[in-house]
Amino acid sequence: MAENPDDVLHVEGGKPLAGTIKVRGAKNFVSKAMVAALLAPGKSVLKNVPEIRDVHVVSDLLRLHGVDVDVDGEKGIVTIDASHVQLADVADVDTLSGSSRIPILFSGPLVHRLGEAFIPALGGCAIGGRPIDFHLETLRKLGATVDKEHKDGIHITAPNGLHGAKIHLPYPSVGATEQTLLAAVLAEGKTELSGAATEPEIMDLVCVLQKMGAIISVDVDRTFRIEGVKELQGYTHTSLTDRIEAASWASAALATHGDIFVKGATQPEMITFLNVFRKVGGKFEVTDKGIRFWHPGGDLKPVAIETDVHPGFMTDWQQPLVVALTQANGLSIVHETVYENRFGFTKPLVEMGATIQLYRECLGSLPCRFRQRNYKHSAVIFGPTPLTGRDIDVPDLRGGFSHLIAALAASGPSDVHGISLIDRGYADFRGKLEALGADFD
Ligand SMILES: CC(=O)N[C@H]1[C@@H](OP(=O)(O)OP(=O)(O)OC[C@H]2O[C@@H](n3ccc(=O)[nH]c3=O)[C@H](O)[C@@H]2O)O[C@H](CO)[C@@H](O)[C@@H]1O
Ligand SMILES: C=C(OP(=O)(O)O)C(=O)O
Repeated sequence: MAENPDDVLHVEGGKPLAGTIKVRGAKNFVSKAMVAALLAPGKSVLKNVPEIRDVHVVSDLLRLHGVDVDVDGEKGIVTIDASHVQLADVADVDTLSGSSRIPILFSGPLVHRLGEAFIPALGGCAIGGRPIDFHLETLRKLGATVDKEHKDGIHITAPNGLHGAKIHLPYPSVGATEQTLLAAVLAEGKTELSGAATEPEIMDLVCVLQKMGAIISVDVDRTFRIEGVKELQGYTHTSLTDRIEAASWASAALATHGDIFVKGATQPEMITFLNVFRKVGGKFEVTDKGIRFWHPGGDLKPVAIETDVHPGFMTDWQQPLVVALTQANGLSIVHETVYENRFGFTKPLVEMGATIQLYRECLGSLPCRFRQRNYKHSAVIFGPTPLTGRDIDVPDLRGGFSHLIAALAASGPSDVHGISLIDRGYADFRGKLEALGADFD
């Protein structure tokens, strides 16, 4: 098939990115808050919504289920009226769902509203196997019947309704934690969820659910306690800022010797990133309106980091930062402990001149789940190495943004193919690149 010319960005690298950009709400929260609206037969209003593809995918999925959704992209306001909900045509859902992992979170709300749900084909970034066993086990524990043999896909029903249960997650999965919260808030009785994830985006979802009438508490040991209520109402909520997008632009500032003020960026959700940014030699200044990130000149310093669940260093921060680490003076180590296959994006970086070696061993303070499982999940980066522009194919969302940063930092031209994948999580990145003085077309 012929390539769509809009899907290729021609970049002339070697120019520092400098200027101001605005980052809106978090991709990994907004989509879940939109699903939460399904739980109440009324109107919900979500503000600070970014214009990203995932928002449109979830809007369309809601519409397929008979829900009214109005997206005001300019103002960043999504209004959802879930007074009417119906079962969608599975084939229609399948054509949409393959680009996002959100459809699995429709399960609990649809079972509450309609008594049944189908889990369609799921998308999301190809950075590991991404199984859904915890999700299915959670739904089963809450009383759902999971039929994997149904002709239309995985069919979830709850002949006796959903009821509270004691659930323990073998790993603090973000999605499975959200699955449990969305299913347990209207289940009869109490649910205890231990071993849960507590990412800021999850806590903002808890805020939304609490506004809707849910009773949810969280203990210091990452245990959620949910007391089921009989009904919920719509909400009005302003999303927290996208800390992944903010960190991605911060890494772009470092890699290109630039100076970027990220309006809307907030410190509390970024403390771990900011510590690493400072150790690498980047400068930042937190203000009431956002955070300014810049390269102060001189050498960047190498670091050793391990990705982890919150409050650890986010896996989604890792890929853009690796590009900046190719410019640090010495050996940096990144131990990826969340996904088994998140270093595929380093191959094009090596072809551009970076020195990056991947290892199957756990190069970190503790062995992780991927120890002795044959996954190259540790990276050693030796720098500084000059990067030279080339043709690059975008592999996934963050990997794609990293390639874009590499092209901007490199000397000479690059053609970045498959660029529309980046629209999944980076709102108007072309407009932002323009505002930062990047040379591209
Ligand atoms: C839309 C969204 O919010 N995506 C984020 C979410 O993804 P997502 O919610 O898919 O990520 P999870 O936290 O669930 O996955 C973490 C790990 O748990 C494993 N796992 C997960 C579920 C399951 O049933 N079985 C299982 O083994 C996964 O394979 C992975 O190794 O959290 C990730 C970790 O912060 C982020 O990188 C993603 O950006
Ligand atoms: C992995 C990511 O997203 P998703 O879970 O939607 O694939 C991401 O945002 O980096």
